[in-house]
Amino acid sequence: MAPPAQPGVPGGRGSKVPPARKLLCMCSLSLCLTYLCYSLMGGAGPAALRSPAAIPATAAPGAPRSPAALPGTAAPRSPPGPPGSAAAPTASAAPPRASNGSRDAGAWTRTPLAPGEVIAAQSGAFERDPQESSTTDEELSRAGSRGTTPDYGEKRLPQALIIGVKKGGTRALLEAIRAHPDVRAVGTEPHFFDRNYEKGLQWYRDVMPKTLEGQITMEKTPSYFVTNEAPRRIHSMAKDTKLIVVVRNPVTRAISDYTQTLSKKPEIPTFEVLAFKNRTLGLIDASWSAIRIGIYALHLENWLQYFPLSQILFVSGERLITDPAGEMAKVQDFLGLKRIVTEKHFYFNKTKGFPCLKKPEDSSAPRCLGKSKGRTHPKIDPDVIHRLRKFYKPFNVMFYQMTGQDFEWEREESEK
Ligand SMILES: Nc1ncnc2c1ncn2[C@@H]1O[C@H](COP(=O)(O)OS(=O)(=O)O)[C@@H](OP(=O)(O)O)[C@H]1O
Repeated sequence: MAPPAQPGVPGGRGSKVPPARKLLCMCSLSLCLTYLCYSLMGGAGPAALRSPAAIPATAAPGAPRSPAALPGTAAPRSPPGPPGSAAAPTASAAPPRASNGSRDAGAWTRTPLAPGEVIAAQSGAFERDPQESSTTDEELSRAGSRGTTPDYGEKRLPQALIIGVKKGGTRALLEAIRAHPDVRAVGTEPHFFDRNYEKGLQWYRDVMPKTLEGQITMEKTPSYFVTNEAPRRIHSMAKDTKLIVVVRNPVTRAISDYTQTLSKKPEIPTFEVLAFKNRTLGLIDASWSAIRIGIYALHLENWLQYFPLSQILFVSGERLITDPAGEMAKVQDFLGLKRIVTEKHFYFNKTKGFPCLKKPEDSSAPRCLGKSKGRTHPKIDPDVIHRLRKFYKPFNVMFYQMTGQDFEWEREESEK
């Protein structure tokens, strides 16, 4: 399955190299050089801050996209193993944990993490928000049969997934799409394609709610987006799986991520300390997962080797707050659903400071998200914010080129 030609999108069809692709290649090259300089100056070696080209790839021959068509991916790709056999960064590859299951502060803050390893880190003690990602087996078995899901129909594997990004607004999106009568979703995060893959597809199916013919089964696990093996695994489950990524300004996302960690581990160093490898030299520490997750172009490259761009919907986390109905219209169109979730479903809750779903007729329960969403962020040194924005800018530009969408994160900067 070849991806559709996309103007300015790497991987589009055509024998001649389009100008946009050339630009992208040049952009890639300059990013590689920047990376190299960072690595040399930081003295931490290339593993600590790798260029997109140096990130281990998982492309498979016969996968939808030609690796050569992707920016910064000149490196040869390793052939795929049988399903489930790819060399995956595992929990054992992650830095040692303290006996209570958490990393000691020094170890987790400075250890270079590959995307898959980030997941291993995220499953540690500092990621324990029941609503977000600390889904236990027990919770999952309950989740399959509870909630708004009527107990009829069949359990099916999901046809659509919200794959990221962490702190992008994934919960808000899932709850909004669940208001659609033709969607059934599991409330907790199954983490099948990262942590629970060994349990097998039957386990995954059992986690899902029952659906009737024609209803769409969904789940959200934001860590999939940064998991190296996830695209291949999802592709091998069903190559027509629809993928949704909620993206948010990577600087704000990083601060949100840090705020979540801080709420559980108040003793961690400040954001300003963690963000730099060397603050005097202005060297950003991209090995810190809070920063690394926001290099969207890097992670997307991995997905585009398995899925055409047309199968991935990018939702703006910012617009999900300012215009939830507008973003939901796009989501419903993408999923082939009638536009049933509209502005009538939302109201702006002043106390919460966010849009909330209007309560369903048969319930008195408020439908705003819990207090782990919309936490007050600590004040971050404006100079650090400025440096981070500069760091992300080339990656953001590349991401806009790859997706054909401008998320306007740079505009936010110039408006200040
Ligand atoms: N309607 C509504 N209500 C509350 N919060 C909303 C909403 N829409 C988007 N957001 C933003 O979602 C951010 C949390 O993102 P996620 O749900 O993806 O987080 S998580 O990865 O599941 O932990 C969360 O980030 P923080 O504000 O930093 O807490 C919110 O800004």
